[in-house]
Amino acid sequence: MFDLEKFKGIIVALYACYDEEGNVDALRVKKLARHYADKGVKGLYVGGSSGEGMLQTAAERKVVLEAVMEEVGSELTIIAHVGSASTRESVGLAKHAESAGADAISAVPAIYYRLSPASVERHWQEMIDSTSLPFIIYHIPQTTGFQLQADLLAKMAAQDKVIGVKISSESTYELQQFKAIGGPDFLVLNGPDEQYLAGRSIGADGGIGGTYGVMPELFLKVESCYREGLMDEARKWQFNINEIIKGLLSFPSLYGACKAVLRLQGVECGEPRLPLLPVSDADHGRIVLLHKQIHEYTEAALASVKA
Ligand SMILES: CC(=O)N[C@@H]([C@@H](O)[C@H](O)[C@H](O)CO)[C@@H](O)CC(=O)C(=O)O
Repeated sequence: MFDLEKFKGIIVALYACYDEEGNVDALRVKKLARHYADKGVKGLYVGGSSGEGMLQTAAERKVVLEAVMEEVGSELTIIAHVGSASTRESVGLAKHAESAGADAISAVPAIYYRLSPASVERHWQEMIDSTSLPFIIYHIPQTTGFQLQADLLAKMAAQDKVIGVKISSESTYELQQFKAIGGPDFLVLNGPDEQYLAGRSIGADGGIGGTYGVMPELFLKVESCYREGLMDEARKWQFNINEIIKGLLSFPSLYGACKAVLRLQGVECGEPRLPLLPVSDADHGRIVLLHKQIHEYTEAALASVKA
């Protein structure tokens, strides 16, 4: 029913872009989206965790998606994360995503209230029924508190429109089990970037990640090595990636650190929205070092393609 191939590969979870006053900046969104299109990634995941969708109003989220669609909608696979605290708002965002031309919608379980599986099912179902787009479940229990169980996943996966799950929990066993439940025609997309290769090796069809955004070439390199069966080589690049991620995670906010690195790479996204913290002046030197390290690994990855 749907072309699943276009969801397989490296999909960057797009960072939020703000101006100096902290307002959503559509021009910066476009420049960031263009930056990734030019790097050759498969697609963008818009308005998720890295996209700070939960910190933005519905109107702002629509502006972001429209900017992305305008700039790269005809070149990349665009997945719109439409989850929010209420089903009503999520359905409104889902309908907007369809009218904007997104390739798929995706959503976390509703946040804040501790919800029963029946409630989460209804929440997702309302979104699924509101458009003709395919739907990708976003499983991220460490932030939502909702642990997706096998029976609900099986029920959801049985629907044609539910094409996959983005799994950000850190268990590759769970990833493999989800794939087994969904079957070969059900996408499982790796969430923990530190485990991209492990996820691929155990059944993931690709990945959606936030840290891809500061080093897309390295993830593209792991992916191409994996596809060519060069596992030692793939592992080497994944280990380099993990050194960078360890550095990024040592800052008070991962997204603040990623945006500070991107700034040094020549792409301005502004600061993350509070309560997510920007990088302090005292920490700037560590960002410079990380940027240098990413640059060196990226140059090496690009050189090894040419060699
Ligand atoms: C918990 C979390 O934020 N996970 C991230 C990863 O990209 C994560 O930042 C990375 O693996 C570093 O830990 C993604 O799975 C989330 C994501 O893709 C998103 O921005 O929606």
